[in-house]
Parts: sequence; structure tokens; C-alpha cells
Amino acid sequence: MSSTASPTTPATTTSTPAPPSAIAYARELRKTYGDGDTAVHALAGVDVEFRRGELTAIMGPSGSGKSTLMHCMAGLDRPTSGTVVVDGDEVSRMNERRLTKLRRTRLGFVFQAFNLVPTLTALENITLPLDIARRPVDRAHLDAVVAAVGLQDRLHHKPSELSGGQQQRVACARALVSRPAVVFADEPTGNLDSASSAEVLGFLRRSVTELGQTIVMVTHDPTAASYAHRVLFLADGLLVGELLDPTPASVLDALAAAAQSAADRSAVSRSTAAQHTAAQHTAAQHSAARSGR
Ligand SMILES: Nc1ncnc2c1ncn2[C@@H]1O[C@H](COP(=O)(O)OP(=O)(O)OP(=O)(O)O)[C@@H](O)[C@H]1O
Repeated sequence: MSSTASPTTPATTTSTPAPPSAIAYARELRKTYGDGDTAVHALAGVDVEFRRGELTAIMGPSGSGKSTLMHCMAGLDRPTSGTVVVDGDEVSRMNERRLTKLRRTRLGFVFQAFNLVPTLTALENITLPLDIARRPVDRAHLDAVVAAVGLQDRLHHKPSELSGGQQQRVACARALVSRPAVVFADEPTGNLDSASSAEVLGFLRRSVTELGQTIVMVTHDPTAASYAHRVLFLADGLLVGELLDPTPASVLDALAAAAQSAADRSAVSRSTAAQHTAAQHTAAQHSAARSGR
């Protein structure tokens, strides 16, 4: 695989319509926690598209807004302003009841903690979302998902009888069994050793290429990101770069470029603030001199 895009490809502008290949997108997305001097701009105006049938990774330094972006896209958190559209519906305008329905019927989730029900078997955990939504199990799709995760001979085991990697594969199968429009995975390999991570990531990639799934994955790990079709880089709540067909080495290079771009922006804003303070100081001196006259 080779890098085909600059790590600093600019984000699309607000006026850009979403291409038909986008299953989910956000426009001018902002999320501010707190207010006044203590306000944190977790998302500072993000325009982003997630393409149908692709595995997209989101990377960036700690605190850059990755989880906030994923949570706003998935209706787990409400943006302060801006638009989020998933599978043709405007998530940012939905009430709680519609958000719950969206999450239950059209989205899948995989978290760092596997979140399996300990008293249920692997198979019962996998079909749980369908059982809760009182939807029938599509046997052929279930078989395809189970085969893809390679858990055929573990289906009747409880989570405590499975390895961490096997438990996360159950969680992935559970996210995929209802054929969601998008699966959101937040650090899915954060609790796994490298061999188990490779199994889970291999499965996530195959579920995209073989089952046509769309996956958005937040990760800190360049190797995990190299399983994606595309990597997006966030810094200070802004989208600062994009990489296609990543490799671990090209991801590391792009991360360094993103960190440098964030440092440059921060230096510019410090310098602007210093100029502003100096101008205020000069104006105050002039004013004092005038009133002393
Ligand atoms: N509920 C909250 N209240 C106040 N500030 C918050 C809240 N959630 C997130 N933040 C702040 O928003 C910013 C972005 O947080 P976010 O968790 O999205 O970053 P991240 O890139 O996912 O970080 P990490 O890689 O460490 O998980 C951070 O400065 C964080 O402290």
C-alpha cells in the first residue's frame, strides 16, 4: 500500500455538498464545553465526509476532539452548532426518541471495553440488538458474520470462557449483525495484545471489503490505522489532514505533520494575542498621557 494524498489535504468547505458516496457527513460542526474563559472548543468547525463501504480511521493527539467527533456523528452527544447527517437523516435535529431508534436500528458500536453481557453466550450476545429491537435474525447474514469473525466453534461459550480478542470479535459481530448503515468503533484494539488486535482489525477490514460495511474507527495506533482505506487527522478540534491507503510509516509521518501544523497555528495565535495585548497597552498609555495633559 502506498500513500496517495498529502497529509495536509485541506478539509472541504461548508458550501461543498456531500458526494453521493458519503453515508455520513458533518458541516461546520462545533462542540463547546463550558463557557467564558473556561470554554473548551472540542470541535471548532469540522467539515467531514465518511464514504460508504470504506473503513475510515480518525487520529490525532489526546484532546484533539476524536471522541467528540465520533459521539456527535453517532448521536451520542449533541453538537453546539452545525449539521450531522447519517444515512440521509439529520442527526443533529433529532429528539431523544429518534436518536435512540437511530442508534438501535441503523448504527453499530464497538468500544474499547467489550461490553458483553456476561451471563449470555457469544451467540446470544451477537443477536442481542436484534432481540431488543424485536427484529428477526437473518440467518444467512448471521452465518456470514460468524464465519468472518471465525467464532463458529465458540458460539456457545460465555464471555469469561473467551480470550480478549475473541470477546472483541463477538462485540464486532454484534455491531454488524443488524446490517447497520455505519459502525462506530472507539479504540477497538485499545485493550488487546498485538496478535488479537491483528485478528480484530483484519475482521473489521474484511467486513468492509467482503460484507460492504462502512466503519469509522478512532485509534491512537498507526498500525491499526493502516488497516483503514483512509485516515483523517484532527488537531485542536479541526480536521488538519487526510491520508489514503495508509501504511504504519506514512501514518507516523502524517501524524508528525499534523502535530507541526497544530504547533504552527498555536504559535500564530500566541503571536496575534501578544500583538493584541501590546496594542491594548499602547492605547492605554496614549489614553493615560492624554488625560494627564
Ligand atoms: N464532558 C466534557 N466536559 C468538558 N470538556 C470535555 C468533555 N468531553 C471532552 N472534553 C474536552 O474536549 C476536548 C476534546 O476531547 P475528546 O475526548 O474528544 O478528545 P480525544 O481526541 O478523543 O482525546 P483522547 O485521545 O485523549 O481520548 C478535550 O480538551 C477534553 O478535555
